[in-house]
Amino acid sequence: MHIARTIASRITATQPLMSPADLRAEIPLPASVADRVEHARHTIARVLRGEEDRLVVVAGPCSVHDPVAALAYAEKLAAVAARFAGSLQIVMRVYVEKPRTRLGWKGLVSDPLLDGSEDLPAGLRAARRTMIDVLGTGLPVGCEFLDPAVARYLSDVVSWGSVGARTVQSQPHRQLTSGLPMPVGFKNSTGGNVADSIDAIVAAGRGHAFPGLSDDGRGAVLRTAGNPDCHVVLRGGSDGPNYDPVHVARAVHQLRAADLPPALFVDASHGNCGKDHERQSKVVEDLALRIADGENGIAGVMIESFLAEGRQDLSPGQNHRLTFGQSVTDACVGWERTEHLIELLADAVSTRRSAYDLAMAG
Ligand SMILES: O=C[C@H](O)[C@H](O)COP(=O)(O)O
Ligand SMILES: C=C(OP(=O)(O)O)C(=O)O
Repeated sequence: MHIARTIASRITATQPLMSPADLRAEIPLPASVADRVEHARHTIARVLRGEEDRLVVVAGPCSVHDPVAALAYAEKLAAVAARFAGSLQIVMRVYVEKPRTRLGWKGLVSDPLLDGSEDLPAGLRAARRTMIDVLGTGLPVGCEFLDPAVARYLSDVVSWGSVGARTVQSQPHRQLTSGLPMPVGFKNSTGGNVADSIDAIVAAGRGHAFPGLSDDGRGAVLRTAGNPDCHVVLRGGSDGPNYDPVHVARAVHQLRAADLPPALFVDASHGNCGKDHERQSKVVEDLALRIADGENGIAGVMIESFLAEGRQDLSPGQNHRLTFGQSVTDACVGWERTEHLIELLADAVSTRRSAYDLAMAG
């Protein structure tokens, strides 16, 4: 009697949820694409260690709200990825969980019908199916890991992960990352602090023991090995952008001082574009010039991009009127602009490679 009153007073309902193993059995990762997941993980890790001169490009919508539009985008991006495979390792952003500053739609996993019905089992199914469909186009998948429990349902299909600016200081996220099987980027915090990401990389690099979910969906102590493939993602902050050469050099110096590989990703969106999608182009153009010039440290670039540029508001009851392929969270660059920016980055890598080859030959 006392127990019921003191424990459950603010939990209004509980609902059964399939286990991670059940979801994997229901929506298995086809053997034909499992190699793709692994191969991209290795490539990204090699780029971060400086063992490959390609550049990683993580491109895609701020969030997936319509799996059909996400797949239409994936088909276009896969063609571009194949075209520039010699210079770029392209990964598609398939972001199915959204961290909110205050309130708002929390992503496909939380609310797949976009109407506040919060059908999480359907959301997990839709997210996993979408990721596997994207893999089927030839692209590896990247996402933000937000809820540690959700990661247990999806991480086997993901090649690159992110811990976001709002959770980089969170111990549960660092512990989660220590057991993830792919390279993970820690964003700088929303205030612009890069030291938080470096603390996170060090913490996630070690093994931990923490409470979590077993494969069969029961409470379990998870013991992890530590993740050696973590890195910083410079995304700008409330103190301004941080993609310029001085901020990059300072972050690389901080990495070296912590005995970490001197390589990071730059996010052209968020604090680096002041959430103005058009300014992402300026950021990428600037990065491309600097990469072509041989600037060290930049291993990857993130672009928030979708079929249609800009963004739109969700409006429950009116969602059938949404513009196809346009973001319902942060504004994105449109498809044509995306293709152009990716081409600039591929050219930059080729220029850098030719200059290096020439220097070696001379
Ligand atoms: O990447 C997306 C957003 O920047 C992030 O989810 C925060 O969004 P909000 O400030 O609109 O809640
Ligand atoms: C939420 C995101 O980024 P950040 O954590 O940098 O705000 C994102 O990349 O979708």
